[in-house]
Amino acid sequence: MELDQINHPSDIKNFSIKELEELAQQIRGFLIQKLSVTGGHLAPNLGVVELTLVLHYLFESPKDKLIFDVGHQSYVHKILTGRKDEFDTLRQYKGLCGYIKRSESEHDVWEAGHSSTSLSAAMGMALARDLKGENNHVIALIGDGAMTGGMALEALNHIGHEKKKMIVVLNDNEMSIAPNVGAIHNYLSKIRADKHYLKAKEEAQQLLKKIPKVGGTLAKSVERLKDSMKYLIVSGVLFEELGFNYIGPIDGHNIELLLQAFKQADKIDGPVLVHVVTVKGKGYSPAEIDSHKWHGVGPYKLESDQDEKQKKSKAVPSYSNVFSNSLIDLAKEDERIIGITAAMPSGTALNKFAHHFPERMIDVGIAEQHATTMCAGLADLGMKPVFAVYSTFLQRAYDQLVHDVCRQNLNVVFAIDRAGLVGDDGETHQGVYDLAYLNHIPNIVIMVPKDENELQHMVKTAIDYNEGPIAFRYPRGAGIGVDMDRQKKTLSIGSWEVVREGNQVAVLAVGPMVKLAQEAAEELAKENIQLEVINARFVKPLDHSMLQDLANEKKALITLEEASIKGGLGSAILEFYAEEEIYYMRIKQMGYPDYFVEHGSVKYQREEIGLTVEKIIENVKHLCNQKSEVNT
Ligand SMILES: Cc1ncc(C[n+]2csc(CCOP(=O)(O)OP(=O)(O)O)c2C)c(N)n1
Ligand SMILES: CC(=O)[C@@H](O)[C@H](O)COP(=O)(O)O
Ligand SMILES: [Mg+2]
Repeated sequence: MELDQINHPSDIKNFSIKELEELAQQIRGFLIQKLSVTGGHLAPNLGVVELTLVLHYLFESPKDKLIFDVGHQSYVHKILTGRKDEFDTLRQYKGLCGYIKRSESEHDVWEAGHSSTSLSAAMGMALARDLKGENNHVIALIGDGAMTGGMALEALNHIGHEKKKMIVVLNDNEMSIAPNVGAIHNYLSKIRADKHYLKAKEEAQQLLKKIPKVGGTLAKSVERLKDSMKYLIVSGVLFEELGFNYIGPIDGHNIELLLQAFKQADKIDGPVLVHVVTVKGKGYSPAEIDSHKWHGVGPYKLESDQDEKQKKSKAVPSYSNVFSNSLIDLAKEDERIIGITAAMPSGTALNKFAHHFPERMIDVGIAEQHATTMCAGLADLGMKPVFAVYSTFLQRAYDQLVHDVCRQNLNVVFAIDRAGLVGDDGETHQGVYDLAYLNHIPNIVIMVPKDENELQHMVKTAIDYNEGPIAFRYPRGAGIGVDMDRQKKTLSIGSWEVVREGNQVAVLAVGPMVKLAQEAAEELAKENIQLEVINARFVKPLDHSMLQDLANEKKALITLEEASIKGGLGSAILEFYAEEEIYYMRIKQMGYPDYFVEHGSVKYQREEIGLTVEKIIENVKHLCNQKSEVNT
């Protein structure tokens, strides 16, 4: 049967192993071709083709709950559950989501995007099943990278305690986005290195046969046997000790072995961990060779027609690269500086820092909570830890921010990347809550650069600041193309910048919104409306004197931020005037709304929520007209 005849998992239930293998190849070709146009998480999905096929072949989704950790590797699942014809819209506005999405299918039973939640969800579903007296399977598919996340370890601990029937599929491809790190990774490597495993097994069997009845060699033999037995049971002993039945390691591309393993797992009444070894990017050699680069990609030329060298355009540097290059410059003069990442070395560009200072860059795995408190420890003893982390992933470390860093007022620097709308990754990755979740915590300074040049000054400002925690947030992707000052400078904490003088109405903007406000001001000037534009580059502390001046001038204000309206810059300004008992100020807030904005281009997302030049102009005119009404 051809792929285009597959529209539901039931369509493959009577397949032979050979037919499943053929279908796997068709799915691989489909993914490679489709994603060459749309982009997406190619390598992760090529690695789980056979695994996903077998899970849908053996189990009855959606009655049996198939839970994908992160969900970036759920494209095969989507192909098998009736959505293959939507792949031309993958990760596009109003198109197919790149992660599990309940609204798309009854087979999508658990949404994610953030790592390491699958085991906790599985525990909940298994408990609910048993309490309701139902008998469905609960199967969680978690990668070796996601297994380094604290939540996963908390769940393992509890699952082993409850001993409810469930299957944890550990998809071990030795990769997080970058090569995986950590003691569990090292442990898995030992198991994966099957040469030891098989050799030890054979050795133990030989020894058992040859144990001499008496004599001196007995002690030696027993000694060697003990060592071998250690190897023999090394596979899975960690999980066995935690209360799981361990099956593996299984070749994750061998359908026959996978079927055997899961049939065996199905018979066990309790938690089972099936350790599956896969190749990230399997079946597409560029992705197999460099699965780090091919973890998440934009559109690409297929291998067959990649004859001409990809021309490197002289692009505007990304904010991430400006951050990392600035940190490298400063670290040359300041040995206190340590770069920390939670499994995102390339996304944050700290891999460049690591190239210069290999011993001063620490990748903790997918462990943002641990990273934050580890930074507190580093700062406590006089180091200058710089935690580069996506806004959305720093949400994981809220208590550590409050309890360990800010309350103790420790000199930790937070380089908050992907702040604002992120585009194709959608609502689970929008970096829009950092201003809100930081603003109310005492002791922290929050900065937002208007462009890549001001970012380099904020990196220096943060390193030079030793009064406690300090954060700066910057967007995904390229800067706006301004010239870079040759010298980095230290900004005065709490100082805003008037970018354009005006009257009647002032817009207080942060980050890339400053440029948007300037564009609106230029349009309004054509109608002789002079919009004042202020770069409110410190969200905490606010520039109180400038806010007082604006009140004295009785200007109407617009606050403009690519961050949640609730709790962001605008909220802080409203609170300021309330605290000062200045009640007459007219303030219009513009920002991210009180709902989740789904995947699509940043352009479409900004249009959806009204972060546009047109909307700014509309609001300015409204305030001008309103003002004239108020004065009459
Ligand atoms: C809390 C959190 N931190 C970081 C990420 C970014 N991230 C997405 S996928 C991934 C690696 C996952 O590795 P693994 O679970 O092994 O899956 P694979 O891609 O190897 O299939 C990371 C770090 C995330 N999604 N969530
Ligand atoms: C699945 C996941 O969370 C990451 O792969 C994320 O998509 C990376 O985002 P960037 O592409 O912005 O680095
Ligand atoms: Mg992995």
